[in-house]
Amino acid sequence: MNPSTSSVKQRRPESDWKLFLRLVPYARRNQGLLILCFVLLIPLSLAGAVQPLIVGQAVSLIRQEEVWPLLANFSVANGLNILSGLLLVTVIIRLLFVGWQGYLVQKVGQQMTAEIRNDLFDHVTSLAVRFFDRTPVGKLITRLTSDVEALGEVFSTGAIGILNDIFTIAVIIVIIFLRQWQLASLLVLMLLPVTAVIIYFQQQYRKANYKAREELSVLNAQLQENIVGIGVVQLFRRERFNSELFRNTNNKYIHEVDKTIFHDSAVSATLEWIALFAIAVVLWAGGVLVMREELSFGILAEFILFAPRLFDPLRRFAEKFTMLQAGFTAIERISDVLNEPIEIRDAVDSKGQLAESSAQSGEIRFEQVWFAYKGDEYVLKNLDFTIRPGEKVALVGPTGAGKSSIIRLLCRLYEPTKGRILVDGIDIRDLPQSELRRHIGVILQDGFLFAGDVKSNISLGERYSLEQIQKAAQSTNVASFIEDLPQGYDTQLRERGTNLSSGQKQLLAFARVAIREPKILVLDEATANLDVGTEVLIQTALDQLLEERTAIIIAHRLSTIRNVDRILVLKRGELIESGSHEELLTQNGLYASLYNLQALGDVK
Ligand SMILES: Nc1ncnc2c1ncn2[C@@H]1O[C@H](COP(=O)(O)OP(=O)(O)OP(=O)(O)O)[C@@H](O)[C@H]1O
Repeated sequence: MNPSTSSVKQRRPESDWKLFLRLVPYARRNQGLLILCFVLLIPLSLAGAVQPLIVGQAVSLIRQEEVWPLLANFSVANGLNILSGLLLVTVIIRLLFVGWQGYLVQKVGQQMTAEIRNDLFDHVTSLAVRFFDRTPVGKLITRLTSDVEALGEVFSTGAIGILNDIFTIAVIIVIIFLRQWQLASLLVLMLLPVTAVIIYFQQQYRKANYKAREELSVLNAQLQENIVGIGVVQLFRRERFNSELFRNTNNKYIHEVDKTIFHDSAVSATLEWIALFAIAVVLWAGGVLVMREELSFGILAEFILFAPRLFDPLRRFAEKFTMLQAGFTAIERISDVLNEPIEIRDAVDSKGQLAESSAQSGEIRFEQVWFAYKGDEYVLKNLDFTIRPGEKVALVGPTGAGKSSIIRLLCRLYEPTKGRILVDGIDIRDLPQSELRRHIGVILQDGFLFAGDVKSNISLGERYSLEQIQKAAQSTNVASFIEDLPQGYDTQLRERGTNLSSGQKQLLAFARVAIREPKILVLDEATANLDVGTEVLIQTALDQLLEERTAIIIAHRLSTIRNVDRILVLKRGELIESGSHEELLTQNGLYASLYNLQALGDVK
């Protein structure tokens, strides 16, 4: 079985009622409009329900049967005129109110959907990186788009319509019982098995729909993976293989969708004939009563009109019910995301405050830090070191030794499993995340760029003037590169910056960090993508930038870190050597052998 579906099955403890309550806050925010929608239901349903009564009165009038006292004093012709007028009034009321109410319902629905979408976005962007490690992007996108859309549909076309139908059914039931209880009982008795059938099919529909949505997520995840990795897909000629995989998932999806269609159609089919059947039953039973002179023709006519009016809302109700079920599936899936705890939160009393920039020192201390991405597979073991203010420290070690993990912990993208990390003597868990990240500037090997222009990719939503941006670019020696772009600082960059080379992206990342003037700088293979000429240029700028700042540098090319104050050597998550370049060379340990190997390679 697909692991995603099995995990979903375990996670279905939330009852429909609880799911429904999730929507209450959104409904509350749109209270006014919602109440108006409900109020409009009253004239709508009443106008619909009295129409058969009016027609019944007309029949009674013609057949000289008992009529409303109101009509008793009029001639047949005048009585018919009054009844036609009344019928016209009900028709006009319905016409006017159906349009108005329909508009309002759509409006409220869209507003609530938009609010849910916003909340989901905020929540998703606050989740810890750990969540994204285990959640494919395509799945999240499905939830943020088509699930929210399905929910929107419930609001805009379904939910209030269902209330309308229930209300209409209730009004009709009351009226028919007041008119003739035997025929009324007969109709209501017929409602019961039909309702049972609907409930059965809708439950089946719900299950099928949940699975279909899961398959859609898998489909989207696959699609997203293939689009993002299109380069690798084509280079390794995986098109056919991946198409096959995609086709399989697509088939599974269609198979599940087929099931939903079957259950949906089953409900419609059941209800299709039931209204006609109800008329037949009323005619038969009513005919018997009329012959026994226990029922007037007028009332029989009313019941013949009431029968479809009772079952039609039920049919509409059932049709919407499938949509409502789809909506419940959507809320369930949206709640899954909204219930995902925000693992890394600011402490409630984030009293910790780093000193203002002039006074802060930029000291970093790891105290017996252990860390595992999952379970107890520790990738960092008992790290215990202090980086003094202004010190430049390099992290060195074989691939997978845990260098980047140290950075992720320092920036609090993950939290240590054991031990603690202090910046300027304050546990980073006690610092507001925004403050921590303002003090640490990170330059990664693969800088991510957002769709927008160069300026906004440097300022990243903060209010820096163009002068400040230009100054930051100059200070990191990247100004000339930016000015060479077609529109300079206004050049539009595409999502993920695919119109820039990796090296160019990295150059922008330097300006992005420099403008923030962080006290601590982290460079993770930051110059790896640059050509030698550019690297020298950047290195000079970097030396300036690093002055008076604490720095952690990760570099595989050991020649680039020879001048740092201290080198920490890691092996399988453990700190095994520490000292200056010369000291480590004389120790003749892992560093020395790595360095000598590289030197050998360079000589070649
Ligand atoms: N998101 C993750 N989930 C699970 N394990 C991870 C994750 N990221 C890294 N690891 C594991 O943690 C270990 C350390 O990874 P890390 O990226 O810190 O190494 P590194 O020293 O920076 O390597 P490199 O020099 O290749 O960049 C590796 O064994 C890796 O498999």
